Amino acid sequence: MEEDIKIGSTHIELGDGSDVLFLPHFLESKQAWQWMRSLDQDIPWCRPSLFVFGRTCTQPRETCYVASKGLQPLKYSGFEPIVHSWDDYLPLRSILTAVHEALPGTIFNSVLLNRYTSGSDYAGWHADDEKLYGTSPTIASVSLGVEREFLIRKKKKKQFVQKKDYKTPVIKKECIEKAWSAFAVPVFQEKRNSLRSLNPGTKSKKQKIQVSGDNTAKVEKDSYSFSLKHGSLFVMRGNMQRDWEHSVPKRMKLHGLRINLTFRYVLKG
Ligand SMILES: O=C(O)CCC(=O)C(=O)O
Ligand SMILES: [Fe+2]
Repeated sequence: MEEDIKIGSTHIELGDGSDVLFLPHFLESKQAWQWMRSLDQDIPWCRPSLFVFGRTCTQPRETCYVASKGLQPLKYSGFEPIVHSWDDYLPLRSILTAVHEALPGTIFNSVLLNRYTSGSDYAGWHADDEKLYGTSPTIASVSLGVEREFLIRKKKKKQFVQKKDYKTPVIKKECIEKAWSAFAVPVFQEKRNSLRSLNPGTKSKKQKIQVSGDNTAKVEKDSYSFSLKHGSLFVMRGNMQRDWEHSVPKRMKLHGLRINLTFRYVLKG
């Protein structure tokens, strides 16, 4: 693994067994642009019809699914994507190898690709909590192209029962400066109402974090915003899919293509 992929990295413990890891310089930029061009041209992108809350709608981004053979089938919102082969899209193998090297101990056997043609394409609030991923999946997300905002927020209480041993999230010292100055913008409780109905253009304000004597920063935030830049790697781990949800909001004024790859481990069929 190249040592400089760790520069500016951020690790945030969110409490109750959830954490995120962000490596903004995961892929070398020029190489990442080449892979993006190749995927843009070669992948058989489609914009499927979904069945959500009793209505049929078109998925607000293009997609494609690549997975190893013999896995449980992926189905979401009434849609079962065709399973394509790793062998047909060479950059996927190279990126998968880089992800495995950066995250020792992980094994991914599928990747869901998303293509956002402009800021009007988006991903609504959801958790990747389908049964085929097991109870506490690690999901590794590689971003190519135009930088987009990625939001995470804790699910509403009725959606999960918080355990009694919940601890206030603690951020490690070495992550604090980078996290709060550049990437992770905590959104305070009083901002939640506006975040719940995020409209294009809504921004969260940067906030100061109090650093205590033991060099840890204590936060009690339940929403964060990250800027996923070209060549970055964002990892969700532990109970994230059970307790948190995430989204890529619309940004109507934004132009330019973004391709995102989420690597996942699917249980065998
Ligand atoms: O595009 C992204 O960054 C996230 C995509 C996502 O959440 C998903 O594919 O489940
Ligand atoms: Fe997701």
